[in-house]
Amino acid sequence: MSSIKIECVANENHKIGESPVWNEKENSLLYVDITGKKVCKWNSLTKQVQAISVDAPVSSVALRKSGDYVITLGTRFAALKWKDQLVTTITQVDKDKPNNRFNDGKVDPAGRYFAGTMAEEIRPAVLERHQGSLYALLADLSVVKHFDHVDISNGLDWSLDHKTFFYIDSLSYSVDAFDYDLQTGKIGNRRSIYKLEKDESIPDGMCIDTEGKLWVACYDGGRVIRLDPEAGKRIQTVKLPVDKTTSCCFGGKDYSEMYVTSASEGMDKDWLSRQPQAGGIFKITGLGVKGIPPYPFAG
Ligand SMILES: O=C(O)[C@H](O)[C@@H](O)[C@H](O)[C@H](O)CO
Ligand SMILES: [Zn+2]
Repeated sequence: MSSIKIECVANENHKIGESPVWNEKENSLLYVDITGKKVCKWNSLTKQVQAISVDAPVSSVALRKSGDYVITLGTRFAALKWKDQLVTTITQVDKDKPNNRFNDGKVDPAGRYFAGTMAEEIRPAVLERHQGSLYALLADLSVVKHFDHVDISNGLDWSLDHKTFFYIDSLSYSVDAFDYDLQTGKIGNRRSIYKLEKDESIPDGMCIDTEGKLWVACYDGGRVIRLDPEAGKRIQTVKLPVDKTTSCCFGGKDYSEMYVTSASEGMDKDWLSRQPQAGGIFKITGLGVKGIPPYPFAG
């Protein structure tokens, strides 16, 4: 029997921690603080966080085949050279929507960087509806738009056989699946595989494990839930000591640890004093299941 342990490894009180991604070569967890406008790196050996400040909300970070990182910054896809602290724009989307920004993003098994947009929030989960779209940045640095009418583009991942794309538009309170063609990067046949229950609140970031099950961070739900996408059922709940759990990924030795990001934005003084670790990064061990390495962007 495994016994689950949860530890706050970086009590940084981020505004909106998001997009955790394990960098095996550096024994580090990369993530962003969206409205804190920072890309962060937590070193698992030194336990220190390094941060690079950027000029706009930064909503996701991904590894790059050529080394370094790609990020979604405002409505831009951009390259980040960590050592030089240098950010260069690759391309921009939603040029006709000045109130939009990117939100969550992840690289597909063929190296395409998928990321979606949303209108800027007035407060958590309150925003102009249907303003977002889902995009993919291809290796040749061109951009494809997959669909629009998104409220809050969020968690995404691919099935282990690469034939299904999983996606969350938060305000639908649903985890959706699409058929996926890895050769072309095309998606189709959208359907809901799980509707969140009331106490699970809002579905946010998501990742897959080596058994093909999905882990979804529940914003305002203070938990990650494990879903069986075939059965359309929740099979496990892991509660965390903060309400605003935003995203999750596997990392550490053999990807046997889970890392969970969280937010503190939108919490009042009283709420914050009850949850002093809000905005921290959490490590969960003893889950008894592993994850898979992140795919690097091919461009
Ligand atoms: O973390 C994100 O993905 C968004 O940027 C957040 O703002 C929350 O998801 C949202 O507030 C909950 O609906
Ligand atoms: Zn999110």
